[in-house]
Amino acid sequence: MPILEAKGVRKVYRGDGVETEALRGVDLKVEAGEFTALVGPSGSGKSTLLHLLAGLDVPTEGEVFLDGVRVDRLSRAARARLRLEKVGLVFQAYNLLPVLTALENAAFVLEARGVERRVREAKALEALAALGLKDKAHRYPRQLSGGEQQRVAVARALAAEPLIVLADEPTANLDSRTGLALVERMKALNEERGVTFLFSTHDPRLLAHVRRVVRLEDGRVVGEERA
Ligand SMILES: Nc1ncnc2c1ncn2[C@@H]1O[C@H](COP(=O)(O)OP(=O)(O)OP(=O)(O)O)[C@@H](O)[C@H]1O
Repeated sequence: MPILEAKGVRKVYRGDGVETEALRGVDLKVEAGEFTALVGPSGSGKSTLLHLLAGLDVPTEGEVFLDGVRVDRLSRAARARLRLEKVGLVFQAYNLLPVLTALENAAFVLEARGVERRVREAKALEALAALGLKDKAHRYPRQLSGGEQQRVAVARALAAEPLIVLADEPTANLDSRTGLALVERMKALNEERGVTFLFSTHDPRLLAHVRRVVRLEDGRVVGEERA
C-alpha cells in the first residue's frame, strides 16, 4: 500500500471571478521509504499537490490517501489530527509562532502530541543543532534572519520524527553550508529511520540524492525518472 496517493486529482481555485485549474487529473503513488522530488516550472502545480497530500486543502475532484486513510473526506479537524501524528510540513506559509522561541517552536509539534517537556526539548535542541542553530535556540523569530527562521521550521518538522515529510522548496533561501547540512539530515532520516520524503525543489544538491523525480507541467504529471 502506498503511503501517499493521489487518484485522478483535479484542483480548481476560484476567486474574484477567475478560475485556475491548478491540477488537471494527477495520479501519483509514493511508497514508504521513498526520497522523491517533484519538479516542474513555476505554476505547474507542485505546491498545490503537496498541500492536498498534506490534507491542508481538499481536491475539487479525485481522491487523496495518506497512510491508507482517505483524507479528502475527513473534516478539517480530523485532517489536522492526522497531520499532527504522521506528517512533518516544511511550507513557507506555515511559519513560526512569533511568541515562541526557536526551541519552543521546534518542540511545538511534540508538545501538541503530549510529549513531556524534557524529552521534547532534547529532541528539538538536537534538531536545531543539526541545522546549525544551537546557539540561537532561545531567540524569538523576529530576532532571526529569514533563512534562520526557515531552518527552525525545518527543525520543527524533523524533531517530531514523522512518518512522512512533505516540503515545498526546503532548501530555498538557505546558504550553501546550511543547505547541505539540511540535505544530509534529510537523507540520514530517510536512510536510518525510513522517513518518507516528498519535496518540490530546483536545488541540484538535493536532486543529487533523490532516487525518483516526478515532473509536473501545467497541472499534469508528464514524466518520471528513477536513479
Ligand atoms: N490560492 C490560490 N488561488 C488561486 N490560484 C492559485 C492559488 N494557489 C495557486 N494558484 C494557481 O495555481 C497554479 C499552480 O500553482 P502552484 O503554487 O501549485 O505551482 P508551483 O508549481 O508550486 O509554482 P512555484 O514553483 O512558482 O511555487 C498557478 O497557476 C497558481 O497561480
